[in-house]
Amino acid sequence: MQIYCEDSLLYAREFFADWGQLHFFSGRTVTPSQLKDADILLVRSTTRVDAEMLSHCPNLKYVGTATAGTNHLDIQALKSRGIAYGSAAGCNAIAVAEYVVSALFALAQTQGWQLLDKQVGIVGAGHVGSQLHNKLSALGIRTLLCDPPLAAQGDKRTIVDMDAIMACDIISLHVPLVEQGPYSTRGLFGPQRLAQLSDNQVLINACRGEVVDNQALLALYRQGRKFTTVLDVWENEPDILTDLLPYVALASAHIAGHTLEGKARGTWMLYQQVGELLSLPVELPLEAVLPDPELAAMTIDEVEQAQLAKLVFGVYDIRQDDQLFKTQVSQPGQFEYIRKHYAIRREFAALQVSAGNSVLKKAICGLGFASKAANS
Ligand SMILES: NC(=O)C1=CN([C@@H]2O[C@H](COP(=O)(O)OP(=O)(O)OC[C@H]3O[C@@H](n4cnc5c(N)ncnc54)[C@H](O)[C@@H]3O)[C@@H](O)[C@H]2O)C=CC1
Ligand SMILES: O=C(O)C(=O)[C@H](O)COP(=O)(O)O
Repeated sequence: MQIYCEDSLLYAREFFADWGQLHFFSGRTVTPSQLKDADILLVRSTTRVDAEMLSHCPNLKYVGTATAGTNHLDIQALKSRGIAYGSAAGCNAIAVAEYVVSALFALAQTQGWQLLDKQVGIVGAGHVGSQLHNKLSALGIRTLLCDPPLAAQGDKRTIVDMDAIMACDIISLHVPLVEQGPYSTRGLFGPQRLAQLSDNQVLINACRGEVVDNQALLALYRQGRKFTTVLDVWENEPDILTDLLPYVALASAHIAGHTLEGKARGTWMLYQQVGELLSLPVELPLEAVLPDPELAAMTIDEVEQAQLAKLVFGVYDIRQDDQLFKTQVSQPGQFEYIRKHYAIRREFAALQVSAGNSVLKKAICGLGFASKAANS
């Protein structure tokens, strides 16, 4: 079996090498003719799988993306060719939620906030939005969820509309890129909605760049608007609007989902899918490939913002990503380079925390850290 795999799939060899001959390619530069022998095609978000590409691959039985987003796959074309396909829904939801948590603690320090005074509006209450809601709720931070498609499907949670979201102190976007239809998200934050943001509001985009109109954002900043933005994703990646950089409080190279666990889980989910499709033995558990974390255990004795910030930054400090991005990304090729050479980042669960009492323990575990037994 010929398995063609984008070179950014973490642990592809460990999961797939026993099942066939593995061939690696580079996502942005791959040409359809390179994939002509593929039985199985495994990608991440940087490989576009469209009708033209599929027309060169007569043997294809399965296309899988080890990512949550699927907007780089032409689902119609896959269906009409009768090719099975799959994604890794939820694989990196913890990673993105922790990216946002780190952003909030970083902004709280620079802007002198108490996070408990803030209300966070979460747009998109799927895997990422729900993780974020759970983590913030564990700390007592108020959140609102907006997800009209889920509301229409009868989701039992309280779902608000965009007007309520626009009144929140912090707005965090976690929707897929949807091009058309009643729930289209392209330009969800276009010139009008962006202009409604007041100078003390925060907009976070860690979903897809095209959900926020970057030119409109730049125009508002150039007019002197002072609202805060955190951008992990950009329109037209990798050729992004670098003029925006000086105005963005925290900026990064589409790495919100790039924890070791998130990437490994994505590949492992495709391993499960291919195994099931082709009745192959699925024997390797995810834990078998993950290295032990090198993080020391930490202790906390109070639910106090500065102590919590130390824990969060001990695992992931978004300010380091921001600094690297802003100093390097304007040079040619650096957006992709930063992504490809991203440092190893673990999830909060990799850090064992000793908490002073049961209330604290609940908050810490709710945020995602592992709890260290008092006598160990
Ligand atoms: N920056 C990064 O590294 C990452 C980005 N992403 C992006 O984040 C998106 C969300 O990820 P998940 O939560 O895992 O996906 P998901 O599919 O579990 O959740 C998305 C939610 O958005 C809702 N939604 C769709 N249209 C909406 C609209 N117009 N208004 C409000 N809600 C709407 C859906 O009903 C769904 O509940 C992905 O599609 C992907 O594009 C995901 C992971 C990593
Ligand atoms: O899962 C998604 O959707 C993402 O955006 C990924 O975290 C980023 O995927 P790659 O660009 O690294 O394939």
